[in-house]
Amino acid sequence: MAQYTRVSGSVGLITLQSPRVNALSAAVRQGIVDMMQRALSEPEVKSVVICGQNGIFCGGADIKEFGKNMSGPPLIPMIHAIEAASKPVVAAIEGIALGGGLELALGCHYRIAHAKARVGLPEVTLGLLPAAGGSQRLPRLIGVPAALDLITTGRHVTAAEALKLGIVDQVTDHNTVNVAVKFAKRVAGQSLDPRRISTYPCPCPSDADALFEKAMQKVRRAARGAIAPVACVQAVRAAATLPYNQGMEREKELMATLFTSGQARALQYFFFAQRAVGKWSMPSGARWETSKPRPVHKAAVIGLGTMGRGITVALAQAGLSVVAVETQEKQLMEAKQAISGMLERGAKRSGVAPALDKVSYSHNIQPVADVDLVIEAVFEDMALKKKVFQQLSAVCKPGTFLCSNTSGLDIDHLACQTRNPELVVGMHFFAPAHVMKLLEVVYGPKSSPHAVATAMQLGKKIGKVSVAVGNCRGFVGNRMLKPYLEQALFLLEEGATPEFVDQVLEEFGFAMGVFRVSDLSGLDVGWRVRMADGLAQPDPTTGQPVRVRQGRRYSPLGDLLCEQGRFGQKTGRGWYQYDKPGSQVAKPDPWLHSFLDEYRTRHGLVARRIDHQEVLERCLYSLINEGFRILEDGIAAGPEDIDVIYVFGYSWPRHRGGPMFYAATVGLNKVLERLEHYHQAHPDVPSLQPCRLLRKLVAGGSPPIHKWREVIKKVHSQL
Ligand SMILES: CCC[C@H](O)CC(=O)SCCNC(=O)CCNC(=O)[C@H](O)C(C)(C)COP(=O)([O-])OP(=O)([O-])OC[C@H]1O[C@@H](n2cnc3c(N)ncnc32)[C@H](O)[C@@H]1OP(=O)([O-])[O-]
Repeated sequence: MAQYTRVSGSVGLITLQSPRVNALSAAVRQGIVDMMQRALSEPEVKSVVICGQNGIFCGGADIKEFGKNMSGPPLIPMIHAIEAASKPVVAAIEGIALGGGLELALGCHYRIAHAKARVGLPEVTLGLLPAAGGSQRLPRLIGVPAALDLITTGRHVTAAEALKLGIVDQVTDHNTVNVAVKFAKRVAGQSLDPRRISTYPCPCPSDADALFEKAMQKVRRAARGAIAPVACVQAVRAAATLPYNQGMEREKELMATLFTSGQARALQYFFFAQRAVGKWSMPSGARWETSKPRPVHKAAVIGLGTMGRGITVALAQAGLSVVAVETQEKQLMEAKQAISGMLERGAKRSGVAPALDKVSYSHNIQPVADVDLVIEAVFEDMALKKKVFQQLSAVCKPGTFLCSNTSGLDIDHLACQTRNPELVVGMHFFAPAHVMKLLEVVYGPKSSPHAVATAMQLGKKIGKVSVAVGNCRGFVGNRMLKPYLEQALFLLEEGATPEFVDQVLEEFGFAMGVFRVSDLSGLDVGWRVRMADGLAQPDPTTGQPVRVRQGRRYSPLGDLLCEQGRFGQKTGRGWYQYDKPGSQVAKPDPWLHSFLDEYRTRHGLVARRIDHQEVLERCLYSLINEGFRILEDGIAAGPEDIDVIYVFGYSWPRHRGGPMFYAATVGLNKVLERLEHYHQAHPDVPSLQPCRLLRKLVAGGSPPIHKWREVIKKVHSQL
């Protein structure tokens, strides 16, 4: 809807009204069309201001309407009519002008923004392009290079940057609508010809071909296989090379292809999935609306290794006071230097003062006595963590939340060490913790809803996407990773090479294949865990068959590499070879190929030809099957939680929506059928055995993903 009022005698004020972000729904578009007609027909009205209610200009097209039958007036003619109006139209931008919202503003003759407003064309993040003239007007207004940057990344820019780029005409600290009304009065009667952006020539640099070629390479590298960024470059190219009307035709054609693509569906699903994870629930029935977070002003981090340092930086950058504790004096000094450096570099990037004074350092635990929340980030060792939790429980003031950054250990065991187990939750960060967006908030059977709400709220405050998950080995992300890694190793045993497996996964859209990632994160990490679990047996004379553990197929390949000191990039050798330790350029390693040949011969394995399909299906479907088990076990509340974890924490290609969405796209019956096929061929691999929930969903006719929660509820109620 849109409301019309006459203000200051001669200004028609049109206010968009559609909670929460004044998206351009059919009703809002109809309102704008009607109110513009009214403003233009009233002789007393000399100029028009468009604004949005509740301090938000407009969040763009209404994404909830996508895929439904189109109703109401279309956006493009509506914006053209505004641009062609005989009276000046001023956009008063408060809060945000995004996507269609900015396109609407670009159709206006003037734009006034509040200093705290942000503008942008984020359509690419939804698998689309700015198709209400944004791809044609923005390059005409700010030039090709800047428009390419904004349109292909979808990044939001501040009002200050928007002013510098020329997107807005004025920035104000005062009431934006009042300023816009005054401005509108002042420009009433002036010629509008120089203000119609569609009539501008597109300023294009002389080396346009090279510029577009470079932009194309950049977007292809940044999001492998994603089609929207490519279409965005093509649309801007049309702006630079074609007259406006033809450019608009090209924009329309490109949009038509994107709009019906699976990628746009996946990205729009993912947009709502990110919002859905904030509305968390626990099996106890506790929910986000009814569980109040407690304020956290002061926090502590225990253990200043890589993770502890990143967490300290993330907290301090969000304005919290942090007590950073490391018991080894030398490590403490090194950590202090590293944290200060990270804070300084971060501050330089964002043009603010570094939050150095937010962090105080200590080599003992006493100063944490008065903090509101502690995040333990010591070495991944249960005995050590238990000791830390006992100490924290004794030292901290009553009510302090005690959190562990464990990546998979049992939260309940830690809670049992404390006087108040209800205050204990997991906060599983991903490395580097000040950069990676994901946070798994892990609740144990005793964790209180307040503790979960507080950790979720803190996650939001420090800029993370937080997902509440139940307590089990590896939680959601690492638990699902296990069968994926396992399949990759089995494929090597059966004849594949690391290069081939990685190539298939990278073609699917992962930035790096499984073996390149292992080399990057260090093979020794998993090796130590397997040793602690009694899985990696360096001595094969223990009587246990080398390729069997606990009655299941096991591949010792990773352990054998570690025994040779091949820990990945840091040692210059792993699944690949590197020029020197620390180098990042992975090269195929002839040593590894002959090692694999010898290994197969030793174990009577005959290498066979493995194709793309098998690599993808075995790696991905075993991971997806574990995802269904996680849903069945109630560890994740819905498929959205898993998908958000995988996209933000494990670089699952976003344009494929996440593993559970991908399964729905492929077809659950196909996933089930292929898992059955592979399980028949490998009966000693339990992770290939299709789980109950998957069978149930297929038996129920493979309902769409938004209906899975109903089936999950039924499965739980039958247990
Ligand atoms: C021809 C067409 C061409 C055109 O170029 C295409 C487009 O414009 S494509 C569009 C280009 N625009 C974009 O890509 C902008 C997408 N939006 C955003 O990036 C953020 O929502 C925003 C920054 C605006 C606010 O962040 P925040 O303050 O953290 O708040 P929040 O995120 O929690 O959202 C609050 C509620 O609003 C909902 N909702 C939001 N936007 C839309 C929408 N467009 N539609 C419908 N609903 C929308 C959201 O789901 C949530 O609902 P609920 O039921 O309460 O969960």
